[in-house]
Amino acid sequence: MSLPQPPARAAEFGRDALIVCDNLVRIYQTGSIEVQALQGLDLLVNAGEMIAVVGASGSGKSTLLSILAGIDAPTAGRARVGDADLLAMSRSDRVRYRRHTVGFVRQQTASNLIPYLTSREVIEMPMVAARRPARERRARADELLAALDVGDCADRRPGQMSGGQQQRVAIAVAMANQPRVLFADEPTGELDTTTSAGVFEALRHVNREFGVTVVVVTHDPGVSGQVERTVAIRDGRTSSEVLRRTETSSNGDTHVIAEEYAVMDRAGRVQIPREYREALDLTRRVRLALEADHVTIHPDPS
Ligand SMILES: Nc1ncnc2c1ncn2[C@@H]1O[C@H](COP(=O)(O)OP(=O)(O)OP(=O)(O)O)[C@@H](O)[C@H]1O
Repeated sequence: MSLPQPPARAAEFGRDALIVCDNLVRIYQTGSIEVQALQGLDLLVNAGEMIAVVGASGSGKSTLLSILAGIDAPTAGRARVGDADLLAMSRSDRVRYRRHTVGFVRQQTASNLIPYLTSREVIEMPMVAARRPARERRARADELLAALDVGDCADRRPGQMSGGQQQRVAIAVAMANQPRVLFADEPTGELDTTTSAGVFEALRHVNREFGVTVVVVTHDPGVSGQVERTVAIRDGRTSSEVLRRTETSSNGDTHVIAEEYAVMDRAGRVQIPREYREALDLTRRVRLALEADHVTIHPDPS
């Protein structure tokens, strides 16, 4: 059998992606204890995508988001968002990046807003920092309040709004300076199911309406099940991805098809799920065979 020929020179990893994490490492040092929160994580996100990031507690989700949002700095590897190289940014580049390129929504509704400012005032704040003229600030705040369905909250302070309304205003604040990417870390974590669905719909709306790329960390399977791509992180690495697409059958019914993929790192390593390993008693040594369009893995007969 003749094998397909590899391309003459491999293109740069993620050349066309908006977000690129290549072998990303983040080590926290507390006294003599070292924690490897990210252990060589690879991730690509295209412009305009909306993805969910899931994983057990401590798997590295918040660390990843903090790095991509320019809040934390990686220890090694490569992280790029648009033209911004997150390992090589100066302090002033970082301020500009956080002000213009990305927006961030946190889990705690209270920490996204300021108790003594009205929604309109807090949405205008990032635009004041970016020195936008008053008329433009007002028009953008009105546009966002309407798009997020909180027009009636323009003159209210956080204490006068529900949790769901506060998170919608928080999304408006994050969108104020027209960022390319919106990061949300468990944005529905403090909300009940119905309110969560509304906030998640608001994220989908800004993704569609304003074309902003959205990366949302969530524990909620109801939330992760509604995006086209869910990336799972395990032990500081991307372990699997679920891709979803909608198909219409001949009688006009639509249904969502979800397919799970294992993620292969750049050295070619793939993690085989435990249930597969146990089902076929795959242990230390397996036999690989290259077929015309796939690879098979067999248990070691000996
Ligand atoms: N500032 C820090 N100093 C020391 N260790 C940290 C720090 N931040 C995170 N860690 C550790 O890094 C690992 C990854 O943490 P991270 O918060 O990214 O996980 P997570 O997946 O977001 O968890 P959760 O779902 O519980 O929020 C954990 O072992 C955590 O204890």
